[in-house]
Amino acid sequence: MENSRAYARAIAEAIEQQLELPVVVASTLAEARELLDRHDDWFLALTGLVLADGDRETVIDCFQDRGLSTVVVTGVYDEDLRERVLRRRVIDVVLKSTPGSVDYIVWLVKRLERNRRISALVVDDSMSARLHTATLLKMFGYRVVEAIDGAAALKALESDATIRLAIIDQEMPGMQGVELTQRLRALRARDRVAVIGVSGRDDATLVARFLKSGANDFLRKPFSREEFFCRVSQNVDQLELIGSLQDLATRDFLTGLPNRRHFLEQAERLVPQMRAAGRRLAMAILDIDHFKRINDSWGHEAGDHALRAVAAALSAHARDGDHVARFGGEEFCLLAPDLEGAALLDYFDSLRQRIEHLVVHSPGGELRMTVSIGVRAVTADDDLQCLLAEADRRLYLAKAGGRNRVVASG
Ligand SMILES: Nc1nc2c(ncn2[C@@H]2O[C@H](COP(=O)(O)OP(=O)(O)OP(=O)(O)O)[C@@H](O)[C@H]2O)c(=O)[nH]1
Repeated sequence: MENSRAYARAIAEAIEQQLELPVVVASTLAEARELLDRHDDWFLALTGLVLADGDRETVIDCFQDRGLSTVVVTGVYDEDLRERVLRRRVIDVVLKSTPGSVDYIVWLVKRLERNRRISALVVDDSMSARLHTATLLKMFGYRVVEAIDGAAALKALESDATIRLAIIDQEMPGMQGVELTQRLRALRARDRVAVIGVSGRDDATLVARFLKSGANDFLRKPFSREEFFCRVSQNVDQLELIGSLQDLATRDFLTGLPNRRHFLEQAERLVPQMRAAGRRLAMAILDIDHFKRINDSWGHEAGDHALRAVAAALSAHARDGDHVARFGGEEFCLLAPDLEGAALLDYFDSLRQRIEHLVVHSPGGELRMTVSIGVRAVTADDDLQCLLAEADRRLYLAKAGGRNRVVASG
């Protein structure tokens, strides 16, 4: 809600384009109320304070009475006003004239939207401190899990994979915050959970002890809401950045499947483990037939659609414990444990049929394709290179034998 249509448009466009979230603009309080009454699934209100039909308090009430998260965007810098507004459970006050204010707002909206899928663990034996931190985190959109001591915190972490952030108080009976941080790190590495240590004690060594034990950051109590939000957001941003870098390094960009390098790293570990445990392991290499023709007659974009469709079929076919990857070009890989004899042939032939029946809707029309699959089931002396070479040799036999077939022996 904003009376300057130009500024409102700039924010709305930036959010819609960069975050793909729908934005509705109101320029008066009356319009905003009508919109709010029309749906009840609003996620966030961004509002100015100067409107033709309402004063500041009424503007804020309009959103807060409906329990809607609110960010104030104001043209006036006034420290007193800022303090008063922040006391009203407003998430943030952004000054329009600050350079980059639109970028900041887009970042803030993105952060708040993503927070809804992140759980934060609050560990503190003091109920009031726990409640305070939990309330702040909920205000920023996080799901919150509370633990009254270290043991309860470790239990929560073991059972809840959505926990990506832990706020840990130092002064707790039994296990103190630093020790809990060490034990937490044995369960979850730094790229999985961000830890922020908290303490009200004036202990010069504590910050270093927390950080050396694996904490990402430290906050001294009492902290302001703004400092808390900045620290928490920075740490969660970093975690997500590490996640996207890991994705870039391990995933194939076009299909989203693990890439060749990641697949080989996993296989390098898995093959000897399975052999030592006496379990069967099948390596399959799958290649789309005459893919060059698909590209040549339907266009490169249609070829990309086909690659994505095969990747999706492969993922859907894979069982728990199977590993799939795009090996490169139009070639895919599947490592499947515990298959032999007729069950093995059935498994790969049904994958072949699944792809044969795919209809890919591309800009040039509907296209179909087939695949050839070479399979090697592990024998006692096969190492990874052997498995791959044998699967590849059988793929060649499948191609030479007429394509659209599985070759698992010979
Ligand atoms: N669209 C698209 N094409 C790709 C991609 N990666 C590789 N290709 C193409 O895949 C084709 C592979 O062709 P070939 O290796 O000659 O084999 P083929 O036509 O599939 O024939 P056979 O394997 O003998 O059945 C080449 O034309 C590459 O340009 C990609 O990411 N997207």
